[in-house]
Amino acid sequence: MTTLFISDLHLSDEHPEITDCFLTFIEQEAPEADALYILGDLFEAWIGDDDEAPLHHKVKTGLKALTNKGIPVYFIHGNRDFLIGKRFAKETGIKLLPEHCVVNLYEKPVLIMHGDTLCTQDLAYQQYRQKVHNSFIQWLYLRLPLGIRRKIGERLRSGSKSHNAQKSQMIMDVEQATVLNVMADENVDLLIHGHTHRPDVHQVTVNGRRGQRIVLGDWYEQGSVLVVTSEGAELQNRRFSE
Ligand SMILES: O=C(CCCCNC(=O)Nc1ccc(S(=O)(=O)N2CCN(c3cc(Cl)cc(C(F)(F)F)c3)CC2)cc1)NO
Ligand SMILES: [Mn+2]
Repeated sequence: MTTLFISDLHLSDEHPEITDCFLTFIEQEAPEADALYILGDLFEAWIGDDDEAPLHHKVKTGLKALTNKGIPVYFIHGNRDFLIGKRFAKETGIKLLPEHCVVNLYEKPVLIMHGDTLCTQDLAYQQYRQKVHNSFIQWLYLRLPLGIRRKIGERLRSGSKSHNAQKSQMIMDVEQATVLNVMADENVDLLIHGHTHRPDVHQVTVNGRRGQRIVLGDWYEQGSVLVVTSEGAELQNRRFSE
């Protein structure tokens, strides 16, 4: 009885070692789980479900094979792959969740999210996020020819540092007050998120009750999986194959 959580793989053609580790994980480990939650930034970039790159085909095939085995796979958008949509969900059998979602994990309510909405001190990012999450802007962008969308994507990505440069110090950490507010609002003792690339289990006190905030790790140097059972949760690493 285990539920698995991953995020921040940032899959791209530049890092086949991460893609290989992920495909091994969904072929060999995830089929034994009760469910798999992917909490955003599965891909380094996503300019629309109609972008049929070989990497996307590989990942979609792997996810479809997993959901075809009856393993539920849930996805919350990250700041990079926020345009993953219904077509991707249909092709893979995954279920798209809203940006903040309370799930029942072994009789315990757990708040899950990508984590970028917790970085409330990063005003520039929050302003950008508001714009690109506007449904009209998304409708307009997705109607552009793929080549134009690709160019805009490349320009935006070169602005927000290269893969390696965007180490954890490049991404602001969460604001504690925001964490406590959102956990109190949702009345949960457990929050699981990614995005900051600072994997850890933090003890927090919410409404006078002891709680935890668990941060998932990125997959830049090794796989990072949170394994949750009815007994508890453990952050584990998965080595890349040589
Ligand atoms: O965490 C932090 C900061 C962390 C870093 C935040 N930066 C970050 O996420 N960058 C980023 C994310 C995705 C991509 S992309 O290539 O996948 N792609 C670009 C074009 N996208 C677009 C969509 C729409 Cl609707 C509308 C437009 C518009 F209007 F510009 F044309 C563009 C779709 C997505 C490129 C860069 N602070 O706390
Ligand atoms: Mn992120």
